Amino acid sequence: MITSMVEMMTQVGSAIAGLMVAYAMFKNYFPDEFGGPIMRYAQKLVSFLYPYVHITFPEYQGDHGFERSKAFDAIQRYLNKNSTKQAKRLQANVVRDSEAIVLCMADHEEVDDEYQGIKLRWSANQNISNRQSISFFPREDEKKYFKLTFHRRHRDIITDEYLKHVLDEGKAISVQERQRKLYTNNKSESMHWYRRSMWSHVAFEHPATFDTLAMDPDKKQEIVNDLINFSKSKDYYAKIGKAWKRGYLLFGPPGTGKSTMIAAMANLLKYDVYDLELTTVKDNTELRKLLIDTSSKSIIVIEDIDCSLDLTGQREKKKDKEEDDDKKKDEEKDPVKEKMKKMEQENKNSQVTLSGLLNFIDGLWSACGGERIIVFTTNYVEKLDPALIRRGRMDKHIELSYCSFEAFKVLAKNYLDVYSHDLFAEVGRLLEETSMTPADVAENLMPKSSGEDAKTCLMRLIKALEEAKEEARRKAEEEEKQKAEKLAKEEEEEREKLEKEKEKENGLQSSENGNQNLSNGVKENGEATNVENTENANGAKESGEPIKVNDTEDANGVKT
Ligand SMILES: Nc1ncnc2c1ncn2[C@@H]1O[C@H](COP(=O)(O)OP(=O)(O)OP(=O)(O)O)[C@@H](O)[C@H]1O
Ligand SMILES: [Mg+2]
Repeated sequence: MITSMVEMMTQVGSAIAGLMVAYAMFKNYFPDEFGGPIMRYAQKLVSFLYPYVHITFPEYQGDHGFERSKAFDAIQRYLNKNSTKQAKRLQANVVRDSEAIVLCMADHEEVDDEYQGIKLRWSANQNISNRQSISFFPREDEKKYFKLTFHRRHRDIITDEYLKHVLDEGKAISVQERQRKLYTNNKSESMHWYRRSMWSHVAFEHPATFDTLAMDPDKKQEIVNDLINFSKSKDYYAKIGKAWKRGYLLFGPPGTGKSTMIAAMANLLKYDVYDLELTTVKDNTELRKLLIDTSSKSIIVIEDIDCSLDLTGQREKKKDKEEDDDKKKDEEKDPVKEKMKKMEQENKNSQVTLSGLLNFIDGLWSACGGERIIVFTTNYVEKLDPALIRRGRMDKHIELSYCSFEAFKVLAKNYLDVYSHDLFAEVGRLLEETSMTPADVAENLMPKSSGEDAKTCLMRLIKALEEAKEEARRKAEEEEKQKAEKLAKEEEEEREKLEKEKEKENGLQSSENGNQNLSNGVKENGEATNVENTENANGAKESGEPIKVNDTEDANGVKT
């Protein structure tokens, strides 16, 4: 049916060409007054005989034809996916930003498409100019374009709906196939006027996926569902009046898979990753600029948020030396402060504040259209400012913890291709008794030479787990001992203190007695003295004779 249609169209086409020649001759011989009405009738005749509409989509557009048309790209992807199976002659193209070779129909090839029962035809064409010119731009002479042909009665539905459908699908395919990028922010000093972007990028090729991520399967599924739901919720976010963004906080000890999960997220959603190093950002203004410079469909990552920023929002570092010394002792014990201090020393001129970061997350951030995910990671969630991680900023908090038995099974599958083994039970028991990060489990499971089989690797893991358990026991014992020693020391100190206090009290009492004796004016030789003479303070009477006191405080008269 389509073939006969095409034949008919070809015939009609040549008839029209004949008509045009006739019209050109006619124009030469007849005055212009006759030309207008005759032309109108001729057009009516043409449209009566030839009811098809053409739309062309040139590869280059713009005033000078230098700008590559996005529509052309999208149509190319769309046709590649939907219609190239019909084409017999194909052309392999490496399209910019694509991970794979894209097959397109060759020039002058035609393919059919169908939309809501309407038949359409696409053809790839090329205009080759006859001009003998040398051009720097090859496209000046070769003008490629796609041509869409359809019946004029479908005009509305094609122009209103079908074209949008093609462009949307084409764009979605190019997002799926594009080469994704990992961006890192440039140090502000190394930025130059000629380098417009604040980010440098490399191809993002991290192999992690949620399949290879070792964690509790239910929790994993929940995260995957959450991400997919987010990526499909454009209309929903618009409806509820919320910016299309979502924040994730990943926390847990080192080596539990936080960075791996970010890579898995990017691979799942086919997003770019922007790895934001806060400590190289000069100030809040620069932070905002960096954000504006990110593209849609991206994950913005700030790793180790607790170390990147003074979370109290005060970055004043001119503290008293004494105060510093006082704190030193505490900081040595506190790994966050220790790490933060190191970072601060390295980046003395970073002025990003907590409020700057909060604005980054919800202020301007909301104004940027397009889907974006922001991920913070930290080893110490409890140290973070609650304002930073409240829902709405960090919508989902995900804890990555020590390796569970379920997580171990994923690692065994990844590293050894083993789904079950006699030694699994032993590993499961040991994992319950001791804490080991997935990174350590993975390291033990990885065959160290080509000859190592699953059993050897599992045995190595069991040995490592037993050692870890023993180490933990020793450590606990040591801690217990230290605690007991500390307690004993404290008790001893307390006792000594009490004793000292007692002694002091006694001493005080005896000196008080001395004073009283003195004030009672007792002489060793037993003679009563006149207390007015205080210099005879040591005078104490042993004879037991009553003493004569002039003073009114004689009530305490003590005999020794
Ligand atoms: N849950 C996991 N699943 C699979 N592999 C893991 C997992 N956790 C850790 N690994 C392995 O351990 C290595 C280190 O993990 P990763 O870098 O993701 O840890 P992290 O939590 O980001 O640590 P840090 O807090 O130090 O940044 C990874 O290369 C990965 O191979
Ligand atoms: Mg990490």
